This record gives sequence, structure tokens and C-alpha cells, in this order.
Amino acid sequence: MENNNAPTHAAEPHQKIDPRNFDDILAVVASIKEQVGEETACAELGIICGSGLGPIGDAVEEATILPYGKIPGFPATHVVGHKGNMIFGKLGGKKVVCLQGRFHPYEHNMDLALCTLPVRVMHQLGIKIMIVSNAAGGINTVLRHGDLMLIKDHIFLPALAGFSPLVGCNDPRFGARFVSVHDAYDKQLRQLAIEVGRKSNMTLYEGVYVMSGGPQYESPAEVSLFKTVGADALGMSTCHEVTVARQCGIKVLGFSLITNIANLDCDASVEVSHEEVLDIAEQAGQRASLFVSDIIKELNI
Ligand SMILES: O=P(O)(O)O[C@@H]1C[C@H](O)[C@@H](CO)O1
Ligand code: HPA
Repeated sequence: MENNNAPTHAAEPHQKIDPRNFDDILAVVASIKEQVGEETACAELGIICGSGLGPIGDAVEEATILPYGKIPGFPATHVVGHKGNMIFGKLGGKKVVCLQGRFHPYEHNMDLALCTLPVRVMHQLGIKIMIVSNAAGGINTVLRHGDLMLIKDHIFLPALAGFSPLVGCNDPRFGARFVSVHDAYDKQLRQLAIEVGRKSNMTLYEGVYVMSGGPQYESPAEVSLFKTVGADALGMSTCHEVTVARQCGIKVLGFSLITNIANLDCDASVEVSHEEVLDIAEQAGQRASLFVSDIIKELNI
């Protein structure tokens, strides 16, 4: 999709931004360019680090860091493990913009347009490919703590109940009103990830990610429901970002880092906690981040 919308004015730091307003997005982009410089701000690859892939942000070379607090319209991130920085620089020879921290719908009253503002901003910064990651509970019994699952498709549960970032009037400059997500997770990018995984002895599962609204973890009966409908791992993010990326033509590669095993038995005393999620994410995140960096080196953008 062509991206030739030249921003006219920069938003003021505390200006109110409407994430559904295309001109407001351009004003946010102009503010970012004003702060870090036009050349630095332009990127070909966007990365959203979920819990676990934060080390990727730390590996960015020639990094320029812009805290979310300085970006008009960006709310604060409240979830531990999400630093709240937009990082510009180079990774694997590519110009990247990396989001160390995401906006979860449960933090922002299910305002999915607000939570996907960074994706629309990254699109205007020029990205063609987006890599997304999340921490997730494993449903498929082959999955173990610390495993990496390549996302091949998703079940965007909130959207099925009307909570989609695309709800509301649509400015055609964002993309089509009706968006096809049959190929949300790009097949060629998935094949590349599998090849790189083979070369680096990284066990990589391919599966379906289901997003629930959160922030409560799922009951055993809910896990059982998700298993029945074909989900392999479950979490509380990602699908809204991927949906908006597809609307504006960005190709997506997605990973779930399995931080816990979702419990199907209400008589078993298995308690999941965000501390456990962060603990496993920290243990496995470094290796997962190195693997994703290896994929980036091989990307043809
Ligand atoms: O941003 P992600 O999806 O990695 O964060 C996961 C989902 C919840 O926000 C939280 C639960 O522990 O971690
Ligand atoms: N459920 C929802 N979100 C999660 C989980 C989970 O089991 N693990 C990490 N994020």
C-alpha cells in the first residue's frame, strides 16, 4: 500500500489525540520526526516486544530511545515487564522501530483503536513488516514452559464480540472498511522462521493463538472451550495489532513465548500468576530474542 501522506504539523506533547482520526496520526508522526529527526524515524521493520522479547529492544544498534511519555497520544504502560519506549536503530542490517511495551485493551477500557495507535504510527514511519510477540499459556499438550510458538492463525475473541479496532467510521486512508485476515500471519515469513529455526536448532511449534480480553486468567472451563475450538496457546494481546497491520498492508510474523501451561482441571490446584509469566519470560526471552534477530538478518525487505 502506498504511504505518501505527508504530515503537515506536529502534535504538541500534551495535545489530545483521537486514534481514529487519520490527521491526528499524521500529527503524532510529525512530532516523532521532529524529536528524533526524519532520517532516524524512518523504518522498514516494526517490532512489538511482548513480555519476554524485551531483550530485542536492548539489542538495537545505534539506538535512539523515545519514551512513550514524549509521544502525543501514547498512554502510559502499566504492565510490569513493558518498559514504554519506542526505539529507533538497526537490527540485522535493517532499519527498525521497536516498541518495548504494548497497550493491552484491559488497561484502556477495551479502547482497541487507542491500543493500536502505535501500529498506525509505525505504518506512517514506513514499516512494511511487523514482528509481534507475546507471552502465552500453552493449551496444546506438546507445548512446554519456555517454548516458542510461531503463530499461524488467531482467534480474536474480543472482536467476535464487537471489540475490534476497526469498529466505528473508517477513513479510507487507513485501508479497507472490510479487511480479510485469511493470511494474517504471512506464509513466506513463517517459512523463513522455520528454516532459520532448523539451522539454529530452535524447536519451533506452529499453532493458533487465542486472545481473550483479560486481565483475569482463564478458568479451566474456558481453557477447555478454547482447546475445543482449535487454539494452541492463549493470551491477552496481539490480535488487535495484527488486524490493524493487515488493514494497512503490513506483513506480520508473530510468536508466542509459552510462559505457563493453561490448566484444564478445576480440581487441580494450579495457579498462574504474572510473576510466573515474567519469570519464565526472562529465562527464555534471551534465547528467543537471539532467534528473532537471526530471522531479521535473513529478511528481504
Ligand atoms: O503483552 P503480552 O501479551 O506478552 O502480556 C501477557 C498477557 C498479559 O498482559 C500478561 C499476563 O501475565 O502477560
Ligand atoms: N492466559 C492469558 N494470558 C497469558 C497467559 C495465560 O495463561 N500466560 C501469559 N499470558
